[in-house]
Amino acid sequence: MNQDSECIIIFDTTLRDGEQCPGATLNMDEKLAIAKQLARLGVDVIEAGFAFASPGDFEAVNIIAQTVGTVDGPTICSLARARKEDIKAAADAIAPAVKGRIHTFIATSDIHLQYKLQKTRNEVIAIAEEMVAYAKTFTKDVEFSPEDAGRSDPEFLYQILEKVIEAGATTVNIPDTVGYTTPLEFGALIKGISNNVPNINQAIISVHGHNDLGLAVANFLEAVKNGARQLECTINGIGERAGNAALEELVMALYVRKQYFNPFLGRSADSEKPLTNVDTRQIYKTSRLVSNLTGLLVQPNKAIVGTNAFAHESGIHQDGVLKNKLTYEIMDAQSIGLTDNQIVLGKHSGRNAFRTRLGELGYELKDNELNKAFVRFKDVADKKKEISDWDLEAIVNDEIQQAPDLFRLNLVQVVCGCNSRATATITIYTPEGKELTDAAIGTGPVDAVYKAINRVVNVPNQLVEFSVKSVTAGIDAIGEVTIRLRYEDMVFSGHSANTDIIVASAQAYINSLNRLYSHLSNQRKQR
Ligand SMILES: CC(=O)SCCNC(=O)CCNC(=O)[C@H](O)C(C)(C)COP(=O)(O)OP(=O)(O)OC[C@H]1O[C@@H](n2cnc3c(N)ncnc32)[C@H](O)[C@@H]1OP(=O)(O)O
Ligand SMILES: CC(C)C(=O)C(=O)O
Repeated sequence: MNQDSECIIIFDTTLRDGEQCPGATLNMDEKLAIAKQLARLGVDVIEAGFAFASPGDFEAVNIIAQTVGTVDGPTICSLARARKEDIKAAADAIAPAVKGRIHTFIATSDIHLQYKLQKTRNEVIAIAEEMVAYAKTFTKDVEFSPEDAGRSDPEFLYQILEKVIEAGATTVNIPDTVGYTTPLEFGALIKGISNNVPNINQAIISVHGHNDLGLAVANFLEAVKNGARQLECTINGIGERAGNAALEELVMALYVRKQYFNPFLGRSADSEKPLTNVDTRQIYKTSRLVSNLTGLLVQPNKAIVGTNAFAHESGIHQDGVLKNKLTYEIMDAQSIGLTDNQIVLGKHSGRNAFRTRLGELGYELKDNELNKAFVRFKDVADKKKEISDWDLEAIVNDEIQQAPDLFRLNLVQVVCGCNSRATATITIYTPEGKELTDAAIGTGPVDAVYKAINRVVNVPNQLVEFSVKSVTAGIDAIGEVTIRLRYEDMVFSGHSANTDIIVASAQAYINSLNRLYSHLSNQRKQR
């Protein structure tokens, strides 16, 4: 075999098979950005496109070959049917790459021969041999795929593979084109090829597979155990129909279960040598780039790169992870380039996670305070899917650190609507017990109320967040207003709930101003 037989070659086909996914069309700049990131990720081969398919595809393969196919860069490959015009286009497109590969294919299953190609087995063998030899006139690196190998007669596969290797194919790729095989069948197919193709040691066995039954990655791992040394895959598993085997899943399976796979690659089980050249810390970034540029969203529960892949929401798991990550994590979030795992606070969370997050936000609560706040937290979590840090601050402030009652709202009244200027009148009792009334106009009723309050309270501040949401359902829902004010480098929050959102807005603002006012009074006393 002409490679380090103890290492797995990662062949990325995001830009070819991945782009065959409906709706995933990428422009030239986007393809180049992905190719550069794939090079940073450390894939060995980039299948940059199908040069004959269109002038745009030709140009993309060609520019990627020029830009990314450098001495230290990956091999740049173009797909080509077993036709001279396709192979010539592929050869021209990859020519600028230091390492260029032509990947030619022709189907071998009876159903494809009969209906699609309308050719006999002997005719297909002859075409394959001739086209591999033709490709070989352009580059020494030629890959051949018997399309739909998963449904092909293995005896026919042995024959055609022997012939194409004789003609110069350096990689023979076995595609489960329609995602039909099961892991043990696919493993047996690879083993059969290893044992029955006489000159197989002159080529690398590769696999390519689709996810029609969700088995592509499992099939590939079985293939590795039986002699496959190149895996064709895509970022986020995108590709034709249900997609291809996902690169991130394969690479991380080989990374996390290295000791399990080592012996199948002829290594001792405890060998520390990586099984692939991929820099796993680039995986998350690459996944985001591909998702953003193709517009294909990654499902939240997707292995490795889904937003929930390193998130824990339930109390028992959170408690375990906070005590030792290994209780519920088989890999570190940092190993794929995330900063850390995520403890998501929601209705299934427990006290340990709640206390820990509050601690991170700077709140040290006594046990009785924590219990009180925890009851309120569960109550809010029943109504909201996820609890943010600001919710937590509001809960603690409301339950534990009651806003000092300095300014008190007595009256708020607004006039607003179409063709009128929003006007607010407010009456407030000052900390000294004086009753003050003032009015202001604003861009809307809340703005007018806040301006009127500012005229009375006169504490400079910057409003950094105003949010209103309904806690209960229906037209008479309770509106919950949360605001945050900045004064110098400090933030003061205020929270209030009322069926009248203007009243809730005014009260939330007064609550936050009271916190700020109290802070300023304390500062004055300390001087
Ligand atoms: C399993 C895979 O993913 S294979 C890759 C699939 N990707 C693509 O098809 C994307 C790019 N394809 C294209 O742009 C176009 O299909 C082209 C430019 C390649 C060909 O377009 P057209 O000339 O209009 O042919 P069309 O797509 O309608 O039909 C395919 C032809 O190729 C033949 N063909 C299919 N596979 C092969 C092959 N591997 N080798 C030789 N001929 C083949 C078919 O029998 C058919 O021939 P026919 O026209 O004589 O009946
Ligand atoms: C061209 C081959 C490798 C392919 O994409 C498939 O069979 O799915």
